[in-house]
Amino acid sequence: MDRSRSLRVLGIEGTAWAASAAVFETSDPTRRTDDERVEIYTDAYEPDSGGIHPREAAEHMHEAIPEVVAQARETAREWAGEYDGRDRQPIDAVAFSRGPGLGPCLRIVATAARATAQRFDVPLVGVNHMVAHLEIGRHRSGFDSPVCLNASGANAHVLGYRNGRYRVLGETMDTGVGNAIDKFTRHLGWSHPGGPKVEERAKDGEFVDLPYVVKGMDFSFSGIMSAAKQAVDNGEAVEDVCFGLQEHVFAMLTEVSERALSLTGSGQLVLGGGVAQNDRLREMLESMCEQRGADFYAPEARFLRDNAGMIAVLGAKMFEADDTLPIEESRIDSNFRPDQVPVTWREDEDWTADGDSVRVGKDDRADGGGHAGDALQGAEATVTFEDGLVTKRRNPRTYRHETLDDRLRRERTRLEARLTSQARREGVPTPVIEDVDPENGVLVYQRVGEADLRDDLTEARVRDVGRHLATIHDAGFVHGDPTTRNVRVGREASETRSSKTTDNAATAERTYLIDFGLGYFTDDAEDYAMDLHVFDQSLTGTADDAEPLLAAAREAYRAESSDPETVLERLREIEGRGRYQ
Ligand SMILES: C[C@@H](O)[C@H](NC(=O)OP(=O)(O)OC[C@H]1O[C@@H](n2cnc3c(N)ncnc32)[C@H](O)[C@@H]1O)C(=O)O
Ligand SMILES: Nc1ncnc2c1ncn2[C@@H]1O[C@H](COP(=O)(O)OP(=O)(O)OP(=O)(O)O)[C@@H](O)[C@H]1O
Ligand SMILES: [Fe+2]
Repeated sequence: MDRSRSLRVLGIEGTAWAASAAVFETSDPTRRTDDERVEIYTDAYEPDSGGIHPREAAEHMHEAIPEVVAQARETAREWAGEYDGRDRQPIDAVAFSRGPGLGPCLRIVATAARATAQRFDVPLVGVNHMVAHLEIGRHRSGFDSPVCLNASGANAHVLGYRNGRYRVLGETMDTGVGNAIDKFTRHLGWSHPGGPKVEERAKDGEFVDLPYVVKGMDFSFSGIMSAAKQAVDNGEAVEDVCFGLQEHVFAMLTEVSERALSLTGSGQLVLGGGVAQNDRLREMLESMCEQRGADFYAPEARFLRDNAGMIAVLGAKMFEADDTLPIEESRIDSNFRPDQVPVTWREDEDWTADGDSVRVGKDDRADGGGHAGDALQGAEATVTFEDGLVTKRRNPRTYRHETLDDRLRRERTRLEARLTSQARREGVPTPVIEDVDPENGVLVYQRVGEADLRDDLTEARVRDVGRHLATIHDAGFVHGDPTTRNVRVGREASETRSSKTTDNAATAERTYLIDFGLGYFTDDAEDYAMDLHVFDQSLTGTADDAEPLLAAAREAYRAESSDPETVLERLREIEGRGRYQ
């Protein structure tokens, strides 16, 4: 390369366990080039017992950061020396992890970064660690607008880019995925980190049933982890529990990634985070992407676990976009969320605005005529339309263990039929069920509405949804996945063909709830609040100005529900949960 025009960024990482520094050199930070190079120096903190102790981790950073930074500086100087006659500094900027992470560790990293920047008199770049986990995959793959699954120790979330931000499409409702697995292994008395040990033991294991918890695109691990500990305590073979654990946890992550691909219409998935080093997780994601014709990319292991390489690479992009930090504004942020970061380094390549179910049938509009052969591929099912009826088939998912897949398809089909009818009895418009075949995962019901709510979003309709959710919650169950694609809107004309509804004129406007497959009976306010949270997230993801819609949903829920305060209080709590303590 023409080294006189190259850019070199020194990156520093130290959010929890990895004291790491790196140099990234490139002739064009906006894309992956053939001649770019990244050198990473990492000194890992390994707790003697238990999990990561914040104080010990900080002591480790204190000792190790200066050493790894010195190594990276040395490499930068060497690389700079390869270009004869060069009379500028060996580095152009210093990038550091500003958060999220452990406060005492972050402070040590920030101090080292400020000192290095001052020493070379170059700008400082403050990088969000989670965004770095995903940008490294985007950078190395060359994908333009992928969905990103971050599977790390303290986090687990699915992100998509829209309007200058990474949106959190789905995330864990309790701990990060790595931490969940590590807690299970602590229960067994194994040393930290547990993830690789579970992967190893699972190789000799057989399937055991555990809870599987997906709510829209969110998910939680606490139930499955207690069940796994319990199973071991009850004498189940450890390798079987390890195997079952991986099959459930990774299938959950794969399922929500698939939902996110379906929602955004993106055909690209990138993976990041330490847990992404797991072969089984990558295999499942690859298999899911192959089944739906999407591209999948996971960077090499050194860029997956915490490392300063990813910090330097994103740092270079931010530097190029003039997104630098004055020293006096370079405070750390231990709860720094990825969606707080203004994305300054990307062209506006939103996900295809009407990311849609993939049409697999004839070219006729599914919402129009309803001719034979018309079909839609949703997130988990294929839906075909004929004579005013809809046939929904939950086809086997190759990435999931067969036993788990059979169980989920059977349970969801049965529940969808049951709750769709129950909601209707409570006065919520839903399709009339004509036929159910749980063994084959097939449902036949009436076709309703003229469009998905997503494609015809109005405040009045959003209010209807708020009211409908209050009604079913009062009746003791949740929808489980109330997104703007699982609401059908429009006149009820299309339903009159197969049912004899007499209320209202045949042209009345209706807002129907469909797709109750993730619903269940519950009297826990947390579950009701999660329904509202899923709907809120879907509004935020669909609408450019979501605020008035969120307020409308909330207001309608409040007016209709018998106990709105408890539920809305819970919702505020869910929204405020910090996940990076
Ligand atoms: C905020 C930051 O400090 C934090 N970093 C972090 O969690 O380190 P990371 O390197 O991304 O992930 C470590 C986790 O990755 C898990 N892990 C490592 N190898 C694994 C494997 N083969 N299978 C499953 N889990 C694995 C470990 O058990 C541990 O929980 C994060 O990114 O959330
Ligand atoms: N009863 C119905 N009447 C009219 N259209 C329907 C009906 N049921 C489903 N559809 C259409 O098919 C699409 C996919 O259906 P559904 O949501 O049940 O399947 P899915 O695979 O679970 O999809 P997703 O997870 O993306 O919501 C809906 O978004 C809707 O456009
Ligand atoms: Fe990380």
